[in-house]
Amino acid sequence: MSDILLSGRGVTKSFRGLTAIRDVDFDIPAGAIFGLIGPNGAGKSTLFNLITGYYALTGGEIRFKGEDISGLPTYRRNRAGIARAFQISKPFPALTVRENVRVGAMFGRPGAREAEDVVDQALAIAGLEELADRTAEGLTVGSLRKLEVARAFATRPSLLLADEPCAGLNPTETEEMVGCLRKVRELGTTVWLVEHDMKAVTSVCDRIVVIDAGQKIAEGTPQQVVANPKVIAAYLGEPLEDEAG
Ligand SMILES: Nc1ncnc2c1ncn2[C@@H]1O[C@H](COP(=O)(O)OP(=O)(O)OP(=O)(O)O)[C@@H](O)[C@H]1O
Repeated sequence: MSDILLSGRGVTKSFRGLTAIRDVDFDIPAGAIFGLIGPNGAGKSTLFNLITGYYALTGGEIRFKGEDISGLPTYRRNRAGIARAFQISKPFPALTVRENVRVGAMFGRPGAREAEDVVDQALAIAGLEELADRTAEGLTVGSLRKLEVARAFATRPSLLLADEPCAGLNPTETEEMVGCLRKVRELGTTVWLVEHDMKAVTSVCDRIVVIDAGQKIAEGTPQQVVANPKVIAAYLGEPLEDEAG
């Protein structure tokens, strides 16, 4: 886990008068599952938007696989191996689950057969095989989340950025999602997730970055982070018992 896949130095983003991300450094090792937590408005989505290139940096630098990607457009970062699973999945409603995943798999991939293998793998890790031939229209929130991760995974990224994959899921679905993210990592994709469900994030992550008001206030193992007084004051509100175990 010592190879650094993604790093940021002095990452800064201002929107007119508001500095949403200020001078943030991070190093995400290849093979890790990292978390990104912080209160509402802390800048988590903005940081992910800077990594994917949806927003341009105001200052600092982002490197991926050793290369400075700060100036690259989103599609080039995508082709380099950065995928994002959004909180609100917007599948093609009239297409089946399999066809939606295939759209991800065909991205930049010349061979249809190779793409189909990836589709099968993505459906399996997300536990969507039984729903593969159903249209995406009318899927439950839990299944839509899985579809979003499967679609992103099917692009065969080196890094998957996941936006609140457990939001709105019941405990069983949350456990399934945690299992799905672990499988994504086992298959060689590094994961960085924003998540408010502390039980999920502490159970799945190797390390967690904490931001508040645009600044990094802590980073460490789940146990270190939940015991950190700054994190308790800014975000958790009270010490978590049993959550990091
Ligand atoms: N396009 C934009 N223009 C102006 N301000 C923005 C823009 N995007 C984000 N912001 C501001 O930047 C700050 C950080 O917002 P961001 O959405 O990144 O926080 P967050 O940590 O993802 O919050 P949440 O947990 O609620 O999703 C907020 O004050 C927000 O209003």
